[in-house]
Amino acid sequence: MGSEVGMRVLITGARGFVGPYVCDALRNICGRDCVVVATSKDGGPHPAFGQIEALDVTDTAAVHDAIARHRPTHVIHLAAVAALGAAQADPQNTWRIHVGGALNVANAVLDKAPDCWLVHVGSGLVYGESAKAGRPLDESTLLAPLDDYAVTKAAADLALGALARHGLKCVRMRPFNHTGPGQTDAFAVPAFAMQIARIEAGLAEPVIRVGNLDAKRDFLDARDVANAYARVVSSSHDLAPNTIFNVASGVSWRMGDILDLLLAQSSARIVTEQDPLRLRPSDLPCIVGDATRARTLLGWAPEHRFEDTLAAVLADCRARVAKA
Ligand SMILES: Nc1nc2c(ncn2[C@@H]2O[C@H](COP(=O)(O)OP(=O)(O)O[C@H]3O[C@H](CO)[C@@H](O)[C@H](O)[C@@H]3O)[C@@H](O)[C@H]2O)c(=O)[nH]1
Repeated sequence: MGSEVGMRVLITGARGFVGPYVCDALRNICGRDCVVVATSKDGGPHPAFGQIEALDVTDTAAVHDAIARHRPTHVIHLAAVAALGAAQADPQNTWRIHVGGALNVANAVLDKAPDCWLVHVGSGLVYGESAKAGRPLDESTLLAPLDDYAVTKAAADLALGALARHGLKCVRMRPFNHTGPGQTDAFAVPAFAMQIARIEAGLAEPVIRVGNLDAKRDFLDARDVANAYARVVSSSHDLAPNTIFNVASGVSWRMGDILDLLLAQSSARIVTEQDPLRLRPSDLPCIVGDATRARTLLGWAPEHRFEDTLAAVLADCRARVAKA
């Protein structure tokens, strides 16, 4: 895939789970000439990036200043409240970060670096209730988000779509579920794996507490999701501004089957127990994405077997428990 010369990619929210995967994907896909400017709310040293610059996306002046100073060719906007529970716990903060943050970045780009591409990382959850129709969700599916997380992600996505009509060169990504080593146990896969690791280490009774195991979700390895973002950066010159891309496998995994695959990798005898606190008021029964557009326009396809990803998450959780 041909890449643009002299790319400078500014990443917001780089300290989050996906940040280091995006860094690797940019190096692999866009080449060593691609300069990465990693930013996150608190900044500081980081194993993947060396140093991260402090940038709070809700601080309008700071965002304008960062875009003016770095004059990026691309921004990958990862900064978000990633876990649904945290988003739900403080909706006002979630609106401020998801919508206020995205608008700050978009307006700064329009003002200070109008040729810069803004890659917005939204969510496959923006389709919400439309998933009940039972068909794979493509980019033309009606947005019908159900909770504060998904509503604010949809609002930001739509706001940037409107700004594209005023010249913003944005690409709106809608990733479905993804996991990998480094994800916190606020998410289902590491929540299961971390409990197994703690039980194996004798740190917890042999009972694993879970939420809705009947939910079916479209899962990818975080590396495959990061590859899609990097491919957007490397091929932006061929893309129409305001293109929307789902990032999905097209395969839906029952959460209970994911748990069984993890448990099969452990010799510990573990009992499963439902924890009412882990159940959600609105949990869609089945979500499957259609990423035909990303496959066609970006030449993207998932490269990692999900079973291998699960094994890697469990190994990571075991290592984290051993280190603690
Ligand atoms: N977190 C969690 N979820 C559980 C558990 N047990 C079952 N689940 C179910 O497992 C499914 C996946 O939950 P999460 O891993 O927490 O992910 P998510 O809420 O679906 O959101 C993820 O995917 C979105 C895109 O589809 C992302 O936008 C979002 O940031 C996140 O990565 C949900 O149906 C949830 O109810 C548990 O113990 N913990």
